[in-house]
Amino acid sequence: MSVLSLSGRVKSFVYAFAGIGFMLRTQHNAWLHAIASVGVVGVGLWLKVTPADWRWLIVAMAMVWVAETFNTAIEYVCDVVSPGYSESVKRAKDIAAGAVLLCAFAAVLTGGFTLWPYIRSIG
Ligand SMILES: Nc1ncnc2c1ncn2[C@@H]1O[C@H](COP(=O)(O)OP(=O)(O)OP(=O)(O)O)[C@@H](O)[C@H]1O
Repeated sequence: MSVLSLSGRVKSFVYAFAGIGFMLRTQHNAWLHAIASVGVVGVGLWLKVTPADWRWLIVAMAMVWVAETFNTAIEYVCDVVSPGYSESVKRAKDIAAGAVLLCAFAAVLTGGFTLWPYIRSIG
């Protein structure tokens, strides 16, 4: 039976941050998400978005990041399972990429509906 240890938990965080760091360094889509996230945070600060509306923006950004993280993990597992061409790997990778796309569409809509009242009040 494993014992809950502080050093074990710290290691888990270190590995998790290493995974995020690796994704940020290697995945071009993650760079796009980073640019979009910085843009949303900048616009949110500029428009003085309320804490209640920040919740929507944070959820919208987080779901894209989470989808991209799982997509990257699935790609790596697929490449080990089947380094050569495989119809199932193609399906798995395409579907995982589709999940990122769905989240990105939903995030654009969520962000748009959240920020639109602020943008309208300027004009
Ligand atoms: N082993 C394979 N067998 C069949 N098709 C594959 C295989 N590897 C990749 N593909 C096809 O190529 C596409 C791109 O796969 P790749 O692993 O290069 O991901 P990527 O370009 O990094 O994707 P993403 O844009 O999601 O980051 C997949 O969506 C799939 O259609």
